[in-house]
Amino acid sequence: MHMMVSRPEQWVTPMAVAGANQYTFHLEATENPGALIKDIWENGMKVGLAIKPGTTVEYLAPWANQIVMALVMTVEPGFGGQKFMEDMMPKVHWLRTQFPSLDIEVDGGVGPDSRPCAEAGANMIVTSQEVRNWCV
Ligand SMILES: O=C(CO)[C@@H](O)[C@H](O)COP(=O)(O)O
Repeated sequence: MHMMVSRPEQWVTPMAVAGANQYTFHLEATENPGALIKDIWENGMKVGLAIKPGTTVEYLAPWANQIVMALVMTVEPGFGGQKFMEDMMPKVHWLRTQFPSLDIEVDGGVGPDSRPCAEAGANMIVTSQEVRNWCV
């Protein structure tokens, strides 16, 4: 589950009860990432950590060994159909270099040519508008 929400702490138990096996939250949405990561693991879920375009990877790095996935937002959170921010790829590359075994996801504006994401080191993508475009 990618929890693009404020106060992500309040949804950990409900999501675990509902059967979620991974809980991804936004680093910017909590004042105590360490406690939240611990709580998610203790509720039987894996942990993903997302950062918005304005957040540097250095803020994520201290938590990288406690999570299974880093999510680099390539649009501002809010809605689909926005333009892919290719200037986020250095973050992906840096994370891949520093944490070779980490899943790295990019989310937002990813089109049919996802090579920049793969070349930077991402191994997971989220895309919606482009898929809808292919279906019509
Ligand atoms: O939720 C968000 C952004 O808020 C992302 O998941 C995007 O909605 C992905 O959609 P596209 O950018 O591929 O249309």
